[in-house]
Amino acid sequence: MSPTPWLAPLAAGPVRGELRVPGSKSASARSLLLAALADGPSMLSGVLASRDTSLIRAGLTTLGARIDEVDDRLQVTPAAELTGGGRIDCGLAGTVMRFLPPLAALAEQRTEFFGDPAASQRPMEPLLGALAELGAEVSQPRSLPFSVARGRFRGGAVSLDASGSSQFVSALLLGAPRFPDGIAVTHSGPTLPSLPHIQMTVTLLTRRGVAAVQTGPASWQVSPGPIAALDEAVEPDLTNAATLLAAALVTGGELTTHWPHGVQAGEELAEVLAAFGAQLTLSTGPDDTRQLTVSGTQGLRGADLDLSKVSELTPVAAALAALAPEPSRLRGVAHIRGHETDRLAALSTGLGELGADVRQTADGLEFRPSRLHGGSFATHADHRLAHAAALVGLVVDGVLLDDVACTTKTLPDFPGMWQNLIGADR
Ligand SMILES: O=C(O)C1=C[C@@H](OP(=O)(O)O)[C@@H](O)[C@H](O)C1
Ligand SMILES: C=C(OP(=O)(O)O)C(=O)O
Repeated sequence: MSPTPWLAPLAAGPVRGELRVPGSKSASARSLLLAALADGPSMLSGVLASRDTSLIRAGLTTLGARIDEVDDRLQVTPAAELTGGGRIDCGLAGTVMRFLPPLAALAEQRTEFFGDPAASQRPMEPLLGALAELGAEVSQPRSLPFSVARGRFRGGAVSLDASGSSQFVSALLLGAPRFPDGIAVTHSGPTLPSLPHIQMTVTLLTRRGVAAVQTGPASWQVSPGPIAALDEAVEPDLTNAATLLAAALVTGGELTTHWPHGVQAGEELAEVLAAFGAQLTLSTGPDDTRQLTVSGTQGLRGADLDLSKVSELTPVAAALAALAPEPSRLRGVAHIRGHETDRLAALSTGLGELGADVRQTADGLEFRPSRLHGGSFATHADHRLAHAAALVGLVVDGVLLDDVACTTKTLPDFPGMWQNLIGADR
């Protein structure tokens, strides 16, 4: 994918209106994977069409599932036995590089995994080490590229350090109903980020009739057994929704969107916007649908936040902190140094070059009020870095991103959505 420079549009005034966002990246990945392992075909609607979800679709097909587009839905037909035997492109997607290797450990043939250059920097060792300990043949456990074959793999009891990513735990739980011995996994490290994502995994497994339970503060168990075929609707992506809603806060406007009470950390995501000064109104409409309205008319303020449960939103929170007229502290997100890029370093440098007074801490960022100015912003191929720069660019003239194409990772047309949202003409 070639980089596409982009001058972030300046908002002509307060951003107002209603917005719709496509399906959740995380729920789409889980629904596709569980449907591909189920005991019959499933029809999925609302699946996100983006780079990460295209890659997981392709990966599941390599492993033996069949995925057909039927109008605007996807029919997923599982393979009776996973075949594997091909090469899986993980791009820069954590959900692909973590969720698919346990399925490769069930497949008939050895499967190779590769990805973007930056993907080799993302942590893999705890997961690959656990698969090897459970009997799978892993070419090398450190990072992409690697290959996985079944060997003597049956699942079972394992302990791993998931302080680098909750996805290590989710990955083992998602494949586990098909492991002959299921899984009992215990996290043994210092901190465990993104707990709501593990809860999402357990909820979506349970919805398909799997016995998945949390057995302790940091341990989970999934029994072997069938995964029920199920027609499912994927809910809208609330992390991306929160990013777009932040435009109302930055410009003193008001935006409303669908805010389902579902499998995502909706409350925690909304609280981040509230901490920075947004007024939130949740209302229930016809058919019990919930709408969230975010108003920025009271202005931005500084915030002191532990973002460990919603670390995906750190770049957006950092943009708000950089623009706020009071100091801010973002904590609990040391592990995002291993996200698409070292997000703490990239945010500190990138926002610093736009005039922010920002410094890195061991597990976050600290900001003091300063006056921002235009300039170049390096996205490091990271969609959420691009979101952060776009937010700053709403109110700071001349923010030039080196690349906006990276936003296709989780949104099919971020520049178009952004332009529509703010009604700007450049
Ligand atoms: O399971 C998932 O779908 C995700 C879990 C989280 O990963 P980390 O625990 O690595 O933060 C999150 O940040 C990522 O975007 C998606
Ligand atoms: C960390 C993220 O993605 P991934 O699923 O690739 O880990 C993210 O989307 O912010």
